[in-house]
Amino acid sequence: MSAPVLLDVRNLSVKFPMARSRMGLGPRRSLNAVSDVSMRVAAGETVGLVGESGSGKSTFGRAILRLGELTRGEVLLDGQDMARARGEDLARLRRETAMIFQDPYGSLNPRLTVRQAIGEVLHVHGKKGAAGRDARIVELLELVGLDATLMDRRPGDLSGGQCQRIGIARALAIEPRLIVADECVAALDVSIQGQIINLLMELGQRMHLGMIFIAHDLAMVRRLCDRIAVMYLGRIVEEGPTEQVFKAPRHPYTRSLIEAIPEIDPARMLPSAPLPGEPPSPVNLPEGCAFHPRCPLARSECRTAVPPFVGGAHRAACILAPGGRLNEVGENLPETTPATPTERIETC
Ligand SMILES: Nc1ncnc2c1ncn2[C@@H]1O[C@H](COP(=O)(O)OP(=O)(O)OP(=O)(O)O)[C@@H](O)[C@H]1O
Repeated sequence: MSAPVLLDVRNLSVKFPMARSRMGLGPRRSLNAVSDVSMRVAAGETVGLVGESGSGKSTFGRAILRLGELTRGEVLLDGQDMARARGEDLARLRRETAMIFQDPYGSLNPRLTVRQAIGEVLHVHGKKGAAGRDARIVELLELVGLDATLMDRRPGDLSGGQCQRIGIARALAIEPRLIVADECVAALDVSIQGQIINLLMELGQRMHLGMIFIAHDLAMVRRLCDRIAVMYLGRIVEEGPTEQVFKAPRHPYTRSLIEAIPEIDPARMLPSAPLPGEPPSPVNLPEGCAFHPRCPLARSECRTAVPPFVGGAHRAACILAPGGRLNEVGENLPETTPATPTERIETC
């Protein structure tokens, strides 16, 4: 990452307290939705955040924008800690960030026209006086590939793709520097998904936005994102430049996610068998590596020690990954870059 760091998240954890049992006995437990996650995003960079449902992606995205609580950690936006900001400082930092949501209809108020929906964001953030507001709304509509004829329409009169473009226009209205897009195309038709992804790629580059793109669709992440972070049970287990991670995944969990993508190649039209079993409960995290109960390569060490997150720009939290490797007598091997995932897995 050569561009300056825009977002620097350090050791972020989010725990949700659980209700006590009826008897009120025993210690109060909590659900570990996000555990000790660090992530950097540069201006103009798009980072894909992937993982199974419930792995903590949305909780992470909401916490860094202060749309949800966080338990511990720092969220530095241009060096200023959003996690601890209050009052006017927090309001100012919030104006630098925006979220694009999954449900294009649900994220818009059905009673408001397009003019009102975008105008209210401009008003709340003091971006334009009433006089210049309409002109700015038209500019924003054009930016997202729509035109002024939609100004007085309501969400019910628009297609899903148009609503999502309005959602993006609302996000851009505050001129943010960082956007978190949470499954923002998942509810759209496949043909429209591509258009919205192209739009995000173009806007990200043109406006030099930092972007975290939360998604289940790895093929889409591969197309859009410069880097990818893979989350499992609240932790990042692998992170690196997108092509490196796709071509040579270092964590068995990432490998299973990649192998589950259907290929265009007719011989591989069907994805390989999905990962067996369910993730363990985030209330009772397993000892050692949280992935070990499902990992085909797990060894006895994996049941006891949390693997270090190692490997430089492409890193993974697995004792079998480069830098975290163990040889037969349990000693760490020097870091090497495997040629292919198959070679790596087989030699581990
Ligand atoms: N407000 C809350 N209170 C209690 N638990 C919560 C709350 N929000 C999320 N969780 C739990 O936190 C964990 C992480 O959820 P989260 O929605 O962040 O995962 P996700 O990876 O975004 O999933 P998905 O891809 O399905 O959106 C889950 O176990 C979820 O049930």
